[in-house]
Amino acid sequence: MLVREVCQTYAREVEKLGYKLLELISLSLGLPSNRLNGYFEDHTTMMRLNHYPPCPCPELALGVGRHKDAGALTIVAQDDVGGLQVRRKSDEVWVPVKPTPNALVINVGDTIQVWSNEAYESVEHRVVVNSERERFSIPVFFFPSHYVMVKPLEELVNEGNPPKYKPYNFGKFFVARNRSDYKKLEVQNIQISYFKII
Ligand SMILES: O=C(O)CCC(=O)C(=O)O
Ligand SMILES: [Fe+2]
Repeated sequence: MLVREVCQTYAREVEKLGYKLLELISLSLGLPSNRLNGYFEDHTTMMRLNHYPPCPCPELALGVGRHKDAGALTIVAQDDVGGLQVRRKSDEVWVPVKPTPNALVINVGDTIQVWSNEAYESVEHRVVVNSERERFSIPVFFFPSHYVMVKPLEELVNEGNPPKYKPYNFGKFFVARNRSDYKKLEVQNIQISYFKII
């Protein structure tokens, strides 16, 4: 089987899981299960194959610098090496996401934070490296259509819970985020907080 075929088969299965999770998230917000599907008609989902080679000085380098994922959900398959960490909000400590055999890691991204008007939060994360073992991971970034204007869902906002974000174009936001991520500079990359109202 060609690598392309394996990747396509995997991506299609993860896509189904992505829709399933979106349905559950919609229901958890008190919305019809298909409420979010329309935003994914021309979805721009992508899959990445990450290889983190062993690093002679792991304390001086990061595999992936701290960031939040811009899309709706990220579905990550990782091997047993470990290195992914999430930042706990209460004390800002980096907590390792321990590899669990045959389990996927699901990240809520910025888009769901905005749609849900912060009922869900996008988690900040990073990847550390080690000097012993190489690591592989396969994230699938479940992204809406590029033309979608992302904003808190109308059904979820009211006088008591006004929208916390101004609408923004997903495609433009993603391009700006990606450009700044890869600079790896000590500057903050574009954040949804730029669109924050309150
Ligand atoms: O390698 C991982 O476990 C996650 C990588 C990641 O956060 C990303 O590519 O956005
Ligand atoms: Fe990420």
